[in-house]
Amino acid sequence: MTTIAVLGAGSWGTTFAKVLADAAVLGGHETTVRLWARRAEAAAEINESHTNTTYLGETALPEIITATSDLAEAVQGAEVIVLAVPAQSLRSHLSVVRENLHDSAVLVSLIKGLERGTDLRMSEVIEEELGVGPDRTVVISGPNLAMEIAREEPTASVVACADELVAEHVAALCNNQYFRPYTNTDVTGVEIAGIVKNVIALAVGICDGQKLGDNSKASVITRGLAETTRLATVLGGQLETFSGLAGLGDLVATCASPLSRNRTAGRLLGEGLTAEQATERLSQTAEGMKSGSAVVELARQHQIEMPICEAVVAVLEDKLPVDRLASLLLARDLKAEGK
Ligand SMILES: NC(=O)C1=CN([C@@H]2O[C@H](COP(=O)(O)OP(=O)(O)OC[C@H]3O[C@@H](n4cnc5c(N)ncnc54)[C@H](O)[C@@H]3O)[C@@H](O)[C@H]2O)C=CC1
Ligand SMILES: O=C(CO)COP(=O)(O)O
Repeated sequence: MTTIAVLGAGSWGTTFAKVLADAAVLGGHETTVRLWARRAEAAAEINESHTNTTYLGETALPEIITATSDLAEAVQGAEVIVLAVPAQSLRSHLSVVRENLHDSAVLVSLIKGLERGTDLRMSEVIEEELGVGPDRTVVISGPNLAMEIAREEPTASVVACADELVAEHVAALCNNQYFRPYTNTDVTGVEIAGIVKNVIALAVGICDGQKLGDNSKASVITRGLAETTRLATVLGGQLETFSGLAGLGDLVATCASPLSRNRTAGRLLGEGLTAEQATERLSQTAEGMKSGSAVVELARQHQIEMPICEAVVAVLEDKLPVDRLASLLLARDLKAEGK
């Protein structure tokens, strides 16, 4: 019997709990999936009606998912702990996890954000707070819009861990008829890809809000991938990761989809809303809005040029009028494409 705890019953946490439960049924594994919801009413709805209507409408959740609003209870005895809370709140949740952590538990981050103040990736926050090694820290990232996966539309993803056997174990736990995981050992590259694509999706959304067309958006996506790759490789990430599912795959899905909260937030900014107004309008997590400034700070520390991310952050901080973003990017000095 494997006990898996999923912390965060928002759109991705709930959907991923369903992915795990469906994988258990398909694979004939004896698995318990516990889902931690911040609100007691959400936990009650999941237990009684097997739905989480706030995030997933009428999607029917498998009955082997049980929910609780008691974080310590959710974590107790769990061999696998999946983290699906907003990036800026992860550290505060980990103090409760630490007190109830199973000796050999594996920690799996679904989170695509960078911690403000420390500029740490989520795997680094987990290792620092829980004192676990990279062989127990896993990151899952890819073109994974929760709503599509909740409808069981096929997708693929990347399960990354420094220890390939641990990645294979977690991949087996989430492999089902609509979710196909590939393993990877490039945790840094996979994580940076997921973090920065949210900032690039904000830029693409701004193009939408400014009524710019597909050439502009394709240029932002492509140059966005170039700046993401520059940052990741300096931090130790592998180049190949960026032509894979966590790199190009996620960038395309997020930047193309009206389901993306980051792209939607960008569109609202492009239409003239402030960052605060756009966040209020969304009601769900758009990680790029908070992580953007940490990404830019990290890039500066490593002397990496990230002009698109810089411009997005300047808009978020009200330092650049949104209608000047495109002209600012176009006025930069000419350079060779590969540089
Ligand atoms: N929704 C999606 O399609 C995907 C999301 N992700 C990532 O998963 C992570 C979680 O995202 P979602 O589930 O989509 O977010 P969401 O906004 O739908 O849900 C967040 C959940 O965290 C809970 N929470 C706990 N502490 C919180 C706090 N201090 N402030 C706000 N909420 C708090 C909320 O109650 C809620 O249940 C993010 O890092 C996101 O980038 C990754 C892939 C796909
Ligand atoms: O990460 C995602 C898809 O892979 C979800 O993107 P949003 O957070 O912008 O909705």
